[in-house]
Amino acid sequence: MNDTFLKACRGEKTDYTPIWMMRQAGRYLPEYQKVRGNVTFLELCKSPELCVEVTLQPIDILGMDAAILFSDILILMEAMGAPLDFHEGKGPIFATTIRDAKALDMLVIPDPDEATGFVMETIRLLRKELKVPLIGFAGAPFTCATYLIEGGSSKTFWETKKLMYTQPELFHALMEKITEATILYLQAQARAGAQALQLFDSWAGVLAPCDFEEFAFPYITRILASLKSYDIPLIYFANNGATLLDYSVRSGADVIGLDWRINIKDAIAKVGKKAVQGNIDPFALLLPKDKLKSRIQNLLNDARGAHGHIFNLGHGIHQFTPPAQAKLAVELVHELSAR
Ligand SMILES: Cc1c2[nH]c(c1CCC(=O)O)Cc1[nH]c(c(CCC(=O)O)c1C)Cc1[nH]c(c(CCC(=O)O)c1C)Cc1[nH]c(c(C)c1CCC(=O)O)C2
Repeated sequence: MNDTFLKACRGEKTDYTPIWMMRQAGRYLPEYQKVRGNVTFLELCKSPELCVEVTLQPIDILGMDAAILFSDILILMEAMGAPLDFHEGKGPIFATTIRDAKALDMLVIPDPDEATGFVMETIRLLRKELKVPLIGFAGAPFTCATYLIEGGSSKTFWETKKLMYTQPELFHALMEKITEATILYLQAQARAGAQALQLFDSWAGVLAPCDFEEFAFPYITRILASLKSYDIPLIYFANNGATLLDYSVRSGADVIGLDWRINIKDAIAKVGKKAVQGNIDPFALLLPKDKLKSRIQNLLNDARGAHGHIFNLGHGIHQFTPPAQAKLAVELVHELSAR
């Protein structure tokens, strides 16, 4: 059992710096494409055997030190009653949007073992196979809310901010509901065997700090507090979150995920006795070998003072990344950080 990742999360000494990559199971791998060629994305998410297969791919092929459950943050939104579809090239689409009290009333707080039993089954199956720790996850409430309110991805978040500013009670009521569902969902993942849990807040960075504090932060702290008793590392990743770092530190997370826009040394100076995860620009995987090597070396040097460092990208791996480059990065991190 390779528990380097868990040790780093706890700030313990490790033989080398562990690495995994956000969105490490996915379209950049031909092996994933092959599985995905026979099923839709949602069918894949709901088939535990196939989820196990694609979760294992980046471990077996690239040598990652942690596995992340193959699923999607929007699976829980669908289980709450929001009809979800994924369109090729367009990303997620919700047929109905949540912008008024009537739509909000239609959302339910599902029993995670019933409504998302396939996720829990995937976790149980993976734990029998894996020789590295398994990370479970959910979307942070604000990020999930943007998809429900906009009906999909957005560039401006016009509808989200309109609801937030003009109907704050309704916005908070939606956040409450997502938060309750997320707590039950992540607790079920921990019971099923997840050995760490990550909250993905992909869109936190579009909020002013004062709005983040009022509309997003209280829900994150509530979720993380509800998971403390499971005694597994909790990771909070706010994408584009350099301006929100103080909140991440106070969120209750054990590990602070960092995107690439902040120098990891500056972040470490602020997080105190917490581990950090990150934070190379995902596109830096395109660098030629010598440049990638010095880039990784510099990051490892900058992270030397960390109370635990898990090497990762600053956001998800891009779908056109050559797998050989991802593999090279894994090898370089292992080689250059060996103690
Ligand atoms: C915002 C968000 C989503 N999903 C997720 C986030 C947060 C992380 C981030 O910011 O990237 C999280 C996610 N999505 C997926 C995982 C699997 C585990 C992993 O390997 O990290 C995880 C952890 C699989 C996926 N989720 C999706 C795919 C591609 C689907 C396909 O095979 O066609 C995968 C492998 C689809 C997805 N899912 C989502 C979008 C916007 C899209 C379309 C854009 C895209 O395709 O990248 C919502």
